[in-house]
Amino acid sequence: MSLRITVLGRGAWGGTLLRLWERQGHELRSWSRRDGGDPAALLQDCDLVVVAVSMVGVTPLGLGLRGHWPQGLPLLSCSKGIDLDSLCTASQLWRRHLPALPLAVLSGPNLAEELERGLPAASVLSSDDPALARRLQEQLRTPHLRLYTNADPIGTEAAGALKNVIALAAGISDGLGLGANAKASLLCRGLAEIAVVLQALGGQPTTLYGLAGLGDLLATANSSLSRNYRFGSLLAEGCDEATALARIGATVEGPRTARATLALAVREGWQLPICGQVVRLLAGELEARQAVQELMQRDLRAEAAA
Ligand SMILES: NC(=O)C1=CN([C@@H]2O[C@H](COP(=O)(O)OP(=O)(O)OC[C@H]3O[C@@H](n4cnc5c(N)ncnc54)[C@H](O)[C@@H]3O)[C@@H](O)[C@H]2O)C=CC1
Ligand SMILES: O=C(CO)COP(=O)(O)O
Repeated sequence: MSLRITVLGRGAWGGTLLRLWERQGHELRSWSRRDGGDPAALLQDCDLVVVAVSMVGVTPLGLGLRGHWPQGLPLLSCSKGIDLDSLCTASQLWRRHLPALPLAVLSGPNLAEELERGLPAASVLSSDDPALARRLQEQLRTPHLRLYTNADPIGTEAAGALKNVIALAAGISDGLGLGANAKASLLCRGLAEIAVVLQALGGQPTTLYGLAGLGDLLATANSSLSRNYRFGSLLAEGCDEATALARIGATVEGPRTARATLALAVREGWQLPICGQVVRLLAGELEARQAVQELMQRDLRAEAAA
């Protein structure tokens, strides 16, 4: 069945999804901040709204759409990160602005450029409403994008947000030439930090090892197509945050998510050593090699602890 889909945010990811679904015969409309105009005008006569703005865009968009949302219209959130002002995930922000919204999340190892080239990928559609997740799974799958479902949106978002911080650290590790042992150790210990956040926010352990968790971590931490990974390599070369962001020239969610996660960790008493060192490095408090050295010299502990 052909859907009338409105995509809000036509950057790399929104643009790729738009073209994928247009090729499937769906009817697409889109809005981007650059266009100006009122996104609320695109909510009428449509079956689904897909939001693919960066995390900083979620609150302004939510404020603009409040009061205009047609009852029962579902929203599919594709933004990955933790908002630095509110310390919320995208779906938590959407719930604040539009409490009765039928809501789902799309997350997984989905480097836009690979999908754009027609390469195969899988992703997870997550919603508290299993019927909505199953319906969107059926309607939005394409020959190149295989969709799974889960009922753990907060765990799915926590995993999708935190993998960017660990991918950034992986870019640093590779940029410093630390080798395969260091990279594998970093990814395992990074996964343990993702687990701390995911479980504390109420996510399910199985999500950690699914597409949005381990799956996206492997894709993002091993590909120079990832902006977060490239950003980490630039830090390893000695660039400061502003220079590295300017060189990439697109959304890099890791730095703000690292700061937001650390703020949550301080408030809640979580141990997140890798995330903590990423934030100190971003603040210019230490150099990349020193950050690694300090991680290596932490007090010894059991593997099950973060
Ligand atoms: N590029 C990729 O491979 C993937 C990206 N994502 C996620 O999708 C989100 C968007 O990423 P990209 O499209 O890659 O970034 P991008 O840099 O290509 O585009 C960002 C989009 O957000 C919009 N935006 C930024 N600030 C805004 C504001 N204040 N108000 C309204 N709109 C605003 C921009 O206008 C643009 O449409 C991010 O959260 C990213 O983590 C998720 C899966 C894959
Ligand atoms: O989330 C992504 C792939 O799944 C995109 O990663 P980057 O934002 O690091 O490019």
